[in-house]
Amino acid sequence: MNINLDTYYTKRKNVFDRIHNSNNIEKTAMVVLMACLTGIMAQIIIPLPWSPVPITGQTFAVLVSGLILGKKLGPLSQILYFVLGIIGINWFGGATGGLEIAFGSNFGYFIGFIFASMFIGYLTEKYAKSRKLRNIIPLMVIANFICIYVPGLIILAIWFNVTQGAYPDIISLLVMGLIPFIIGDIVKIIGASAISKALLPKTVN
Ligand SMILES: O=C(O)CCCC[C@@H]1SC[C@@H]2NC(=O)N[C@@H]21
Repeated sequence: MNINLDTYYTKRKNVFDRIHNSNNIEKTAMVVLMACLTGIMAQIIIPLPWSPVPITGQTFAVLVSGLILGKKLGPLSQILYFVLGIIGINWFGGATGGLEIAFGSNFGYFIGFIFASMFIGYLTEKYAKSRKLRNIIPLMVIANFICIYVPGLIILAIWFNVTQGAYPDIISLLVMGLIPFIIGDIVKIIGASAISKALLPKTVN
């Protein structure tokens, strides 16, 4: 089969431009779909007996939301995901939802989802070269391990203090909130980076 690369690059660019020049109804639909994708990925879950934070597929959708929807709609999809989870859709990790879960141990990760999507969205929208595999991987690593984990770990430590009466030591905190997730997060980063490599144009014109 003869694959015409030029046609592929042109189509890819057209789809990208179409997404970024969509009307309000299309934008709303894409934001809702991305919130749904995050909710679906949250059901891929491995609970950890020693931690309130499960391994989930969510971060893949979070990173992809920034890539595909950009710096405004990407984070908006994560805000929508969070708000709809509070008011009645049980689509947080393991089919949970409601105020208590949203503002519980994992609240900081939800905040981090918004930051991570904004970070990836801002850079990939502004700098076409950032979408190349060699650039997007380190950016995804920063989005994942800084944007998500800084608020995630801070709130987890505060939650621990409120529920257990003392702050956890740093090792316990990392064992609860970071270390078990590293391998899975790297797999999701590679998956999201592959989406950037395959689907996003690498030039402005
Ligand atoms: O309760 C929720 O829905 C949020 C769960 C947050 C899970 C965090 S996100 C970063 C890290 N990677 C994972 O696979 N799980 C944790």
